Amino acid sequence: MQKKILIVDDDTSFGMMVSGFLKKKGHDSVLSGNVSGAVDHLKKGTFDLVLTDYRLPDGTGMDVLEKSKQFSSNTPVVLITAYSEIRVAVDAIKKGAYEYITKPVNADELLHVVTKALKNNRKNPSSNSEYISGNGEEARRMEEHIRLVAPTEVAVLIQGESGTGKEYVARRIHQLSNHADAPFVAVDCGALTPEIASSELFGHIKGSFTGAVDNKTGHFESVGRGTIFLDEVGNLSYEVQVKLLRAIQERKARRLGSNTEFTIEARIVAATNDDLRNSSMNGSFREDLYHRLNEFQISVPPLRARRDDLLKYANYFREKAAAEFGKEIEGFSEAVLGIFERYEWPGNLRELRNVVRRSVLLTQGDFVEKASIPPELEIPSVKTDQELNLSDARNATEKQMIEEVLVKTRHNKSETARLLGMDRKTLYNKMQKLNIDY
Ligand SMILES: Nc1ncnc2c1ncn2[C@@H]1O[C@H](COP(=O)(O)OP(=O)(O)OP(=O)(O)O)[C@@H](O)[C@H]1O
Repeated sequence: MQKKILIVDDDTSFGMMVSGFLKKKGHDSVLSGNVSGAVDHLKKGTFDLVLTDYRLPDGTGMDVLEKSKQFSSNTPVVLITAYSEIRVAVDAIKKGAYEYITKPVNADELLHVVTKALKNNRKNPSSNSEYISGNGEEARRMEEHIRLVAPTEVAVLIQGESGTGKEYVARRIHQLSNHADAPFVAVDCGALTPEIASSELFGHIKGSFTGAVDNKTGHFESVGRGTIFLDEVGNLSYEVQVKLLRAIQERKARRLGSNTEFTIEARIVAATNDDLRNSSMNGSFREDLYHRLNEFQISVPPLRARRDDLLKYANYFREKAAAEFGKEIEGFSEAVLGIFERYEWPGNLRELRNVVRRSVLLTQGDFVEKASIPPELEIPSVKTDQELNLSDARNATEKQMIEEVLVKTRHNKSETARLLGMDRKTLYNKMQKLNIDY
């Protein structure tokens, strides 16, 4: 079936090229060169996919993501960024983007991501995706916890940075539980606007609010006695938190506008990448709900803390990509392995998978060489490279801090300068000196 894709990029020739490429694959696309144009398109009609560049003349791809979620929360959004902005990509995923692609865009990679996004408009791993467990001590402990808690009815809260594999852990718990013969439903709470969250979770009946043109079954009802995975649960609005708490306590809920209750039989697994305990203490997340969801906590370690597992995952992703693209690649060169080991991997397993997949696409010989991986991975890491002298170390730390704050403030320089306790001019000078390209 022909799909409708919105491409947002101020580089018209690139936009036209992508659009032509998608047309050949039978898809129809609309082009916009800026955020406001994209918003006009999003208001007018629903798209099956939004593909947006990060830097746009009147804003960023994050603005496009936010607007797209507002108008049609199910439409997958793919962000195109430079590798130097990988933290932005990680942030975008947290905010509900489907996937990111790094520049220079590779046609095969683009097609792969587009096809996948159009097939399932959530970042759901397909049910046959293999779960790989790590060998390191931390990974083993986590595995043991999963095995212990899976067959019980205890509510599990999975905590970990974006891309560490929280959804994979949730699926694993489901597969090892007494609910395994029923469905696993993942709900990305981060992508739900407060208006629709309640009806997505609990359903509604026709006419219960403007726009409720049909009856809708919510996830809690449709999942039956399966597992419901509430990803980014910290993002639910206060009102929905109240409903969720009641649903968990009473094991009953109602569709919006209905008088009849249905029973909740599902196993509930939730995940968060913020410190939900903190949010519950400062009042942004209900403490009672936090305790209900957190009967048992599983922490998924970031990739930089599981160096023992890195090679195993890198090889797994390499073999998978090679099979997918019909290539035979024996391994990684020593230089590449060294770079992988020193790099911080802010995007965790998702970033490793994407880097490896692209490198496999680009590799001509038997081994993945340095030329096929993004040069940005080579930035010496402050923590691991002891040969750095003091001034380099200071610069690197300063650079990292400025970049982190820039991402937080969405590149608002005045706000960044304020947060860092310096004036705008000093910030600009530092950015220039440290080669921060925003
Ligand atoms: N145990 C695993 N085995 C194989 N691949 C994995 C595993 N864990 C994670 N991955 C890979 O990493 C990607 C990201 O994992 P996942 O979506 O579970 O992360 P997440 O922590 O839920 O991320 P987010 O917080 O951004 O939603 C997966 O799509 C998969 O490719």
